[in-house]
Amino acid sequence: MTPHNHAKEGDYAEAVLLPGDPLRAKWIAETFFENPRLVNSVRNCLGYTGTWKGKPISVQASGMGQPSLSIYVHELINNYGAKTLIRVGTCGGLNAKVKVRDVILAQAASTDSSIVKGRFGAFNFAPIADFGLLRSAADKADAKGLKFHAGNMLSSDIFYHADGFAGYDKLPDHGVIGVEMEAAALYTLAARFGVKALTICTMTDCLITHEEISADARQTSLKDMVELALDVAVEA
Ligand SMILES: O=P(O)(O)O[C@H]1O[C@H](CO)[C@@H](O)[C@H]1O
Ligand SMILES: O=c1cc[nH]c(=O)[nH]1
Repeated sequence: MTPHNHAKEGDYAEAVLLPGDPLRAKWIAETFFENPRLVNSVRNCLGYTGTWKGKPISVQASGMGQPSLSIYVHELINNYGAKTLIRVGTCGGLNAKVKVRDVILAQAASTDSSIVKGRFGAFNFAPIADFGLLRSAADKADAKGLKFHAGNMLSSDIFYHADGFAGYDKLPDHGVIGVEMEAAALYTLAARFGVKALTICTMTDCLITHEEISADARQTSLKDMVELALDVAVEA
């Protein structure tokens, strides 16, 4: 047990999905898992374990932002033996070719976060997805006929940029296609502890056109992404 998680040793599967939203964790467990059981509810940051297609799987909400995700992921790896961590998130769109409801596989994650930048001194560390998970997700998405984009994600500590789209500066011009708030810390922790990680996001609001999915409709529009992540996770 930890200050943030009252699950017991063995309560989590080695493969864990990581939505930001605790209610998304509940929805994933209740909608997709066979025999889901609640393993953590500290701070209402819900975690569940069950099976998917007969194989063990867990889901744990990460909360919003890199400090919050870092706590849950650090403990999942070091206290609960997690080996494969797949974030299933929402993101904003920074490139006109990415349409609302499209899936983004975050091949890499740029960041403004001192959590990542502060660790490497003179160096700019490049947080990247596990190649095996990325390849598996791309192959499975193709097989399902799911429209996806693989590329560079921004993990920002800032949701409301004072300068709006201009706040992303030169990143869109350098191929950064989406913005969320956790992938870079997830990839950095996975690298540090030698486990596998991938971030898959559904684009829910385009920062160029301002088209968006309403908060109510977001959950159901995430179904394809969640099924893809589950298929990748249990085969890893
Ligand atoms: O929908 P989730 O997974 O929470 O992800 C995105 O949504 C939150 C911001 O609204 C941030 O956590 C961001 O990364
Ligand atoms: O972090 C996020 C998530 C969704 N949409 C955004 O604009 N930013």
